[in-house]
Amino acid sequence: MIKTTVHPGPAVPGSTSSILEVDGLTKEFGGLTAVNAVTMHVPKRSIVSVIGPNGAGKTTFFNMITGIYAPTHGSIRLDGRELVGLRPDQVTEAGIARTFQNIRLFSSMTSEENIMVGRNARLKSTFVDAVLRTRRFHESEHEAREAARIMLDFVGLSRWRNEIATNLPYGDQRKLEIARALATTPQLILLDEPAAGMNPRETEDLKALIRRIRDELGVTVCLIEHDMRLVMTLSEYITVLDYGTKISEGLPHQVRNDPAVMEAYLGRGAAAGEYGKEERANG
Ligand SMILES: Nc1ncnc2c1ncn2[C@@H]1O[C@H](COP(=O)(O)OP(=O)(O)OP(=O)(O)O)[C@@H](O)[C@H]1O
Repeated sequence: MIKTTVHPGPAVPGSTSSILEVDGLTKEFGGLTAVNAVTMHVPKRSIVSVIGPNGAGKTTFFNMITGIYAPTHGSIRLDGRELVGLRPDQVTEAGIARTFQNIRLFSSMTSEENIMVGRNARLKSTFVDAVLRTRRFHESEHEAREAARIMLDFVGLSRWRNEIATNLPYGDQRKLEIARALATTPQLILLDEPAAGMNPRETEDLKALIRRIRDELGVTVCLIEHDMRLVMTLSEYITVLDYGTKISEGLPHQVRNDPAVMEAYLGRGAAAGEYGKEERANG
């Protein structure tokens, strides 16, 4: 039986207030409780991670925050504003952007066009403007193109601007997705397994990029990640889910040494291997 003791865990040093407050969040699918009364407060301008073995409920948790799934219970507040009940596009408009576990780029579009699509969430022109090619449409398009250029430059992909997105190297496609999410000018970005499939050099690049997103853009970052080395070296605060329940939270060294976390991982096949690697890497 997995122990479910949760220690409160200290706040991230220097943090004053939360950008995201999730309280008692629950999602039931028929008889299965995928996420069970999870509470998590994310300090402004922090980098935090949600980890847990396969099937722990991490993606379902992100799907509720971004309006894809309606929670069965609980509340989600961004800067004090309740988000439950909003559609995904309204959540984006409110200031939360995300990337997905599997790359979701438009394969017939260039890198720049993929980012412009992301930017659409912020555009003021309407469908009618687009059809009639009004001045407002041209201004919006110009603004979207400019935003795309800035974001491509920020993530280091300017050279791929006019290249079909799916022709980019794998690691760059992942960065392009992040650029597209950032083009919606979020306060908080949720990254679902951003390092999945990356080689060690691409993962190091990603780590540097995530730090710059927080340091230079002031955007709070919350990631789901299975790469324990990345999680432990990048996160300021970690929440651990298992079978939908929060089993631990705290600073990286606290979580790493929590017997409940070790038990959750070591009780599972593949994920236990990942956790073991990190343990060995840290002596
Ligand atoms: N739409 C759905 N309908 C029914 N069950 C679902 C649905 N989405 C997820 N689940 C179930 O909810 C549980 C949590 O799944 P979820 O994908 O959130 O886990 P996860 O922690 O993201 O896993 P992984 O690390 O493998 O991506 C699993 O048992 C899954 O089968």
